[in-house]
Amino acid sequence: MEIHQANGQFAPLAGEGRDVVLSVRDVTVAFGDHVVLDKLSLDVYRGEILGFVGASGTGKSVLLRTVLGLTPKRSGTVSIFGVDLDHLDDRERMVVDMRLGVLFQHGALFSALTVKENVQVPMREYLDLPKKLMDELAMLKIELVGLSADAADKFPSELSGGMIKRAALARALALDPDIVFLDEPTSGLDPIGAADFDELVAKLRDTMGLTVYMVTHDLDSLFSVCDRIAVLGQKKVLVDGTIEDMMQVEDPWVKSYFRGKRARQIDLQARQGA
Ligand SMILES: Nc1ncnc2c1ncn2[C@@H]1O[C@H](COP(=O)(O)OP(=O)(O)OP(=O)(O)O)[C@@H](O)[C@H]1O
Repeated sequence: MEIHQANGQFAPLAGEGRDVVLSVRDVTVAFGDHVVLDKLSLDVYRGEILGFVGASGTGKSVLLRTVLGLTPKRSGTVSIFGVDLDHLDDRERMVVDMRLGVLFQHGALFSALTVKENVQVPMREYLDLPKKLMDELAMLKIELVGLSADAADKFPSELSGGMIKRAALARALALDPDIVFLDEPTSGLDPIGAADFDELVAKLRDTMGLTVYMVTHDLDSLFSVCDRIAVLGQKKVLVDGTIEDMMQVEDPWVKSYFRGKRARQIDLQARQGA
């Protein structure tokens, strides 16, 4: 696979000839007569961090849920690792699901379970492993996301917001997925916590070759770790490309988002830091 240097780290090139891990083709999703996505298409490439943005209520969560098979589509196809998800039986679907990790918007840890037990939920669901091995694997994931070993026996109510996000990420990584879906992972974190989380995501991509699909409103994340950005608008992917590409787009929402005052400040900081 070809690689180039992005954000000071090695990342695969976006574009033609790359390995597509997720392919959405002409997907339409509607609730009654409210069409949310209309013949939307999108490719996600192996090893990239894709930032998925769009105004509130445009359907980012609906698309994520559709890709995961949680919301039904009216038409179109969703293929993961080249396999059309509509053509899988339950066992085949389970094999695909095991290769996907998901961090939902509000962390969604089970409050009655400790961090370690939360991380073990997917292991219990999909694997049949002895307790000792599950404990060892959970501790590895907890360490991987930068939590200390003593966080393992804490309950979610005893954790800070940043620790909850990390614990939820550890759970998303429990089965060593190829692709992780992160729904607004830095929302609710202070800027330093958010930057640390972004750094962690980039590190995991670099060390594990993870593909990351990140729904986000966080301009810092888009500027600092995303290799490519896709913008949802008018019920489709309006535009996709690098952050530099986004700066050239004349669509009013894209323009105000990527060339507004806040974006200009972040861009300036990024250039000064480069
Ligand atoms: N189960 C549902 N039944 C009916 N309408 C729904 C359902 N789920 C989502 N919608 C509608 O679909 C549209 C898109 O919602 P969605 O949550 O995907 O937006 P979003 O882009 O993720 O927004 P935000 O950035 O605010 O999280 C909204 O109009 C929402 O009301």
